Amino acid sequence: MPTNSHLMPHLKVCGMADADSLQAVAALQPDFLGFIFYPASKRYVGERLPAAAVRALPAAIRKVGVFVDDDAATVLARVREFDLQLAQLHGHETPETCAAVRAGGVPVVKAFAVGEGFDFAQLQPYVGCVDYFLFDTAGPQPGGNGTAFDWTLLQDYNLTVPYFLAGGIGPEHVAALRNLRLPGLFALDLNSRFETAPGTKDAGRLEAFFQALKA
Ligand SMILES: O=C(O)c1ccccc1N[C@@H]1O[C@H](COP(=O)(O)O)[C@@H](O)[C@H]1O
Repeated sequence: MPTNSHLMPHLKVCGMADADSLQAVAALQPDFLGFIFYPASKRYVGERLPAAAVRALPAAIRKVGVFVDDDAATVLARVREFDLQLAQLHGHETPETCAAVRAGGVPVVKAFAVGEGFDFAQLQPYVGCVDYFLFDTAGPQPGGNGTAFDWTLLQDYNLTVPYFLAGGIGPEHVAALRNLRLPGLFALDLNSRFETAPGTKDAGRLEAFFQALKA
């Protein structure tokens, strides 16, 4: 069982789709920035964000592409175009698809939608095919639903794969997150609760959150 659950988790800001707020958020030096390549998302990178703006980000910030049910070739093409360091697979991708992306040289974050009765046994076939899990809240959309799940469901997590905690994390969660001790927790994933509009992040709110977490 992972033992470093007392350390400050890494921070990922996801759903960047606006050039101005991208620069402001990058200045906060999060560990990861996420870009959504799912055309049905309100945060779809699409024409909003040129690849050059993403490629020009500081190397210390790892860039994550978020995909929903794309094949490995499509994912890898975007990875090359945008110079992404990780692929977050946020749909119903199989272990084989995850392994194919990984075989292309890209670490994989495999997302799962957590609801009541979540069956942790479904994670087992992915062990060895992914680098991280990501636990998001089940909802009507594949991601970005803006609601949190019951994090105590992760108290008995006992796999060796570290994970991102996602789903509706917002400013009101600072106290709970500061006291959170979850085995395997690697990073916090912030998205729709820190926006002024879909894809446009509120750098001020993020900065206050980062400072409060680290205080
Ligand atoms: O944000 C989206 O629109 C989105 C669409 C499709 C797949 C993933 C998406 N976002 C991911 O959803 C989680 C949780 O976001 P929220 O905090 O509930 O808004 C996060 O990992 C995003 O990467």
